[in-house]
Amino acid sequence: MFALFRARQFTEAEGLRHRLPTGPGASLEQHVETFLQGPQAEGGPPVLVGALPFDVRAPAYLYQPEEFRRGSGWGMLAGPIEACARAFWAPFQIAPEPDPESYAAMVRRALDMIGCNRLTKVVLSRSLCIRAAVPVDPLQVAARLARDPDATTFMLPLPPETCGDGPSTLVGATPELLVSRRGTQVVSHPLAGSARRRPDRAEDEAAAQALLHSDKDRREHMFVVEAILDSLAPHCHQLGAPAGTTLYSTTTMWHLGTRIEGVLRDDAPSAAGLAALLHPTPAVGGSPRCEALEAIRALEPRDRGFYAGAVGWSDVRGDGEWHVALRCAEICGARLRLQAGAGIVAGSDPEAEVAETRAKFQAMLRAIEMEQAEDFLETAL
Ligand SMILES: C=C(O[C@@H]1C=C(C(=O)O)C=C[C@H]1O)C(=O)O
Repeated sequence: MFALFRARQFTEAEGLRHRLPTGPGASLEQHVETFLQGPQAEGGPPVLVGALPFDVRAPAYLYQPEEFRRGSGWGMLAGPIEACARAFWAPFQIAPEPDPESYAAMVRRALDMIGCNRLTKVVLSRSLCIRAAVPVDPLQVAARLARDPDATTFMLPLPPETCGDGPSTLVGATPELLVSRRGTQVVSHPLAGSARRRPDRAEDEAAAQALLHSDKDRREHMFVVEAILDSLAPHCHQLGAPAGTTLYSTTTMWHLGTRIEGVLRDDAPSAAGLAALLHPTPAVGGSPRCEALEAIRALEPRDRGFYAGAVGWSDVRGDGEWHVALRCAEICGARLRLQAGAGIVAGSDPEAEVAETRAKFQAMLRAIEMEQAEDFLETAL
């Protein structure tokens, strides 16, 4: 099952008719177009759903489903949402990977690279590996994540080769829109610069205002906005950010966000082409792109897989929508891997980046009822 859900609007797909063969020799946009206009796609919905991995050299996982529908309401989450009152699973093992001290050391190494002018921004991530007492149902997790109206909940199967122990699913609730295309209208809503939400209202407001006026966070944010404007400009008649940079909140985080809107030229790429063009933005990679990706490969202990990639759909008309795969977990039976990252620029504080990544785990931890482990999180994660 594939599902995107936000504020009582859903996009869902069932079944797998054909997996898109991707490979060298053509761009993702060409692969998508050739497939959707070719004989193989006939008889099924004219759309591909799936995910792009963080590492653009790794294969995308896109497929034509048996059924595709969009509509209002809870969609396939309706049943699980009603059932949410019942008891959940008890977790029994949780381990950070790398541990917080090693993550802080990674951040210090990134700051050294920034100090030598090898790069200006890099996003470093870490994981939490959880082993639950019983297999975790991704649909139940999605239903709990969907309570946040300011994030897009997503759930999709990962390629069969992802997990040796059986099927695995990527589930999350992302606040960040990589790109959407409807006819000639294009929208991207990048976020960068973050602060944890606080239970006390005055403290929460103070955290938001501090973020809005933080020089470090504004610099971190502008790398992303400029990269997206530069990539989209050659394909647009009109392009701008009418509301400028504003605060954006989810249930657990504040962010700086800029909604970018444009009108595409007639020969502009399709939604899949635009996603491939923009990804990875400096919100998840860094700046300059090549140097940042090299630093991520050198510093992070393991491949990101589909975390910080893109999740979405593209249709035969070129319309579609792609979200940055954040605040998510890869679920395989009773095992979960949560991943979260933070942007490092000159002036970043390693301990603050540990705390920011810890805060970004909260949405998923709440969805699997692990927020009661908060004391443990403060000391060990
Ligand atoms: C990398 C993540 O988030 C990204 C990084 C942000 C930041 O550095 O402030 C903010 C939002 C996202 O673009 C994540 O949630 O894992």
